[in-house]
Amino acid sequence: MERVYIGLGSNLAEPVSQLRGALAALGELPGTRLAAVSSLYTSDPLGPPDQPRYVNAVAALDTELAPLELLDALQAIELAQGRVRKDERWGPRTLDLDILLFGQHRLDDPRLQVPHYHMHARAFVLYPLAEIAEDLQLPDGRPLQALLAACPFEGLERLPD
Ligand SMILES: CC1(C)Nc2nc(N)[nH]c(=O)c2N=C1O
Repeated sequence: MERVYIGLGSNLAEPVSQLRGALAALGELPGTRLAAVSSLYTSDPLGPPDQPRYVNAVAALDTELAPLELLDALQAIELAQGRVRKDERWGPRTLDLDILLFGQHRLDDPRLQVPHYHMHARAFVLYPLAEIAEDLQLPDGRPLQALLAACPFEGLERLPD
């Protein structure tokens, strides 16, 4: 079993429902247990500003799936919930499921880089992640708390449960 952290994001088609549906689907994956889920957070879009605010969360999974098997399963959930893969780069999306961390592994496959390349400076990833894994140390040895200290919370809003 590996402990995996998944970043969830949506800013189209009822984002809160998109994330709730995705969390239910994650819990149904073969050989996988949904171990923890952060609160939902809203934030302005990073990137092109002319799109709706995002809703983000982070989930912890314990899974027997191999990294690329998990990636395929996540992409199937995105498609099932209406994501159109031609999404413009950094444009709005119905559902994004990103593998942030896969145990302490570092992966550099054309389809999958882990740790997620952008996670280190994104408040909408770091704060929900810290909520469910406050003592986490990244594969490169950096404590999550050090990344948080360098990444202001500003603009992030925690939704009530
Ligand atoms: C377009 C881009 C970079 N901006 C985002 N901005 C926010 N706030 N949240 C996201 O999940 C998100 N995802 C993206 O892919």
